This record gives sequence, structure tokens and C-alpha cells, in this order.
Amino acid sequence: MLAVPSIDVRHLRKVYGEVVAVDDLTFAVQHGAVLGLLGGNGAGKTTTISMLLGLLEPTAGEIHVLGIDMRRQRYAALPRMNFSSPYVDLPHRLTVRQNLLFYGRLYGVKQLRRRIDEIAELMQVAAFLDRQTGKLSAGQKTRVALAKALINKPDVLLLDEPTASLDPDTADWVRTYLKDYQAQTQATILLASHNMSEVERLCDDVILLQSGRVFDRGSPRELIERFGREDMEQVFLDMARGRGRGLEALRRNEAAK
Ligand SMILES: Nc1ncnc2c1ncn2[C@@H]1O[C@H](COP(=O)(O)OP(=O)(O)OP(=O)(O)O)[C@@H](O)[C@H]1O
Repeated sequence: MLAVPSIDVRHLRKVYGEVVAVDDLTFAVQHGAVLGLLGGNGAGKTTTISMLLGLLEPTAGEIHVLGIDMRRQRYAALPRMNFSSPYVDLPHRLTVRQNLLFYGRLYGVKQLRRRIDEIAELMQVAAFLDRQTGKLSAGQKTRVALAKALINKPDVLLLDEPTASLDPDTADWVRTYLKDYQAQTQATILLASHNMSEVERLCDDVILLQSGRVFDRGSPRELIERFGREDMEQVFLDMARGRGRGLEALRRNEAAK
């Protein structure tokens, strides 16, 4: 087990022209924990995940993953990481199998063909392994993206809205699978989601982001209690609408700065 957190982010900032997308974000995710990143549209979730992967250069701040400085040595960490995002398409013209072969080789997966069969079965994409990825339905593409995200059995998994286009039944088994995967491998997962029951079910801790800044943080249970609410859906609405005890949390955070 690592003595350092699996993900360690300090004073992270990203500015696009006049838009401050991420503003002084600091958090750590311990080995084997699941952190939820919640926030309304434009809160900075995708920007944060992109910086964690090295796809975007931060304006300021530090990111360490598995103890490795991502701004200097990200290629040492990337083979042990993976991600899925509805905003990053897999090559359309390749078949699902070709995509999984391509990414599997990129990640240096051993016994790749066996692993592809295994993950295709698990993510229920075996039936369309030889179809073009671009011609699949949105939900099928999401399952392929998850198969790609798990191909190298990552120690750190970054998931941007992993169940967004899935039907309720499929979303449910994907959540069950992610929970089992995490329990079996002790992987560390960062999950950006708009689905509050998913967050309650999967996340040990949650960061509520608003306009790139931390609005509040805690376990789902702590947040629900602190906001005086019954579930995360209501907590989220309080944050989004700037009302109730959520507003007090914001004031407290502002005062602490
Ligand atoms: N390439 C870009 N150029 C300029 N502004 C950008 C760019 N990408 C994101 N932004 C802005 O940065 C802010 C954060 O966007 P981001 O995509 O990280 O939000 P998000 O929390 O993932 O939102 P959503 O829930 O809608 O996916 C938004 O104000 C967005 O308009």
C-alpha cells in the first residue's frame, strides 16, 4: 500500500482567457477510495479530470498521481491510469476490437486478446466487437469506453459521467461492476457525475464544485447531515440554488480563505 495519497492535487488552477474554470482546488484521494466530483454544468469537473490526465496544462498548481509529479513525469504514471469520458470519442472507423487492441497495446497489456475477450464479456460488448465503433448507439459506445477504461486494470480510474447515456438497468450493473472492481483491486476512483444516487452508492467522499471552487466536501452522509437534507439530490439542489444550509457552507468556506 502506498504511504502517499493515490491522487494529490494542490492549488490547481486553470484559466481560459477570462474564464477561471478551476480556482485553487486542493484535494487528496487515498489509495482505494472513491471520490465524487459534483457540480453543475461548467463547474470545472471535466477540466480537472483533463488536467489530472495531462491532457490540459494547468495554469498553476501541482498534481501527483501514485506519488508521481504529473507535470514532469506523467508517462511514468499513465500506464497505471485510465479514464472514460463522453467527451473523448474512440476512433469511429475502427471496430470495437481494433480500438481495444490499439489501446491495449498502448497500455502494454499482457495477453491482450484474452483480456479483450474478458472485458468484452464483462461490459457486454462481445456481440458487437467486430462492428465499427462510430456506428454504435450512445449506450453501446459508453460500454465500449468503459471496456477501454478497464483494459489495463488501472490502479487509478478517472470516470467522467460513466453512466450518462446508459439505460437504468445497464447503469445499475455498471455501478455494481465498478464497486466490485474497486473492492477486488483496491483501485482509486475519481468519479464526476450528475447522478446523485450513483454518488451515494459509490463514493466515500464528495467534493461539491461551484464555478471552479470547492463549495463543500465530505462523505455523502456528512453532506446530507450538514445540509439538513435527506439525500444528495437535495444537497445538490441547495448548492445549485444557493439556499438553505448549503449557503452557510459556502459562507464558511469563503470566511476560511
Ligand atoms: N476550451 C475551453 N475554452 C474556454 N473555456 C472553456 C474551455 N473548456 C471549458 N471551458 C469553460 O470552463 C468552465 C468549466 O468547464 P468544464 O467543462 O470543466 O465544466 P464541467 O463541470 O465538466 O461541466 P459539465 O457538467 O457541463 O460537463 C466552463 O465555464 C467552460 O465554459
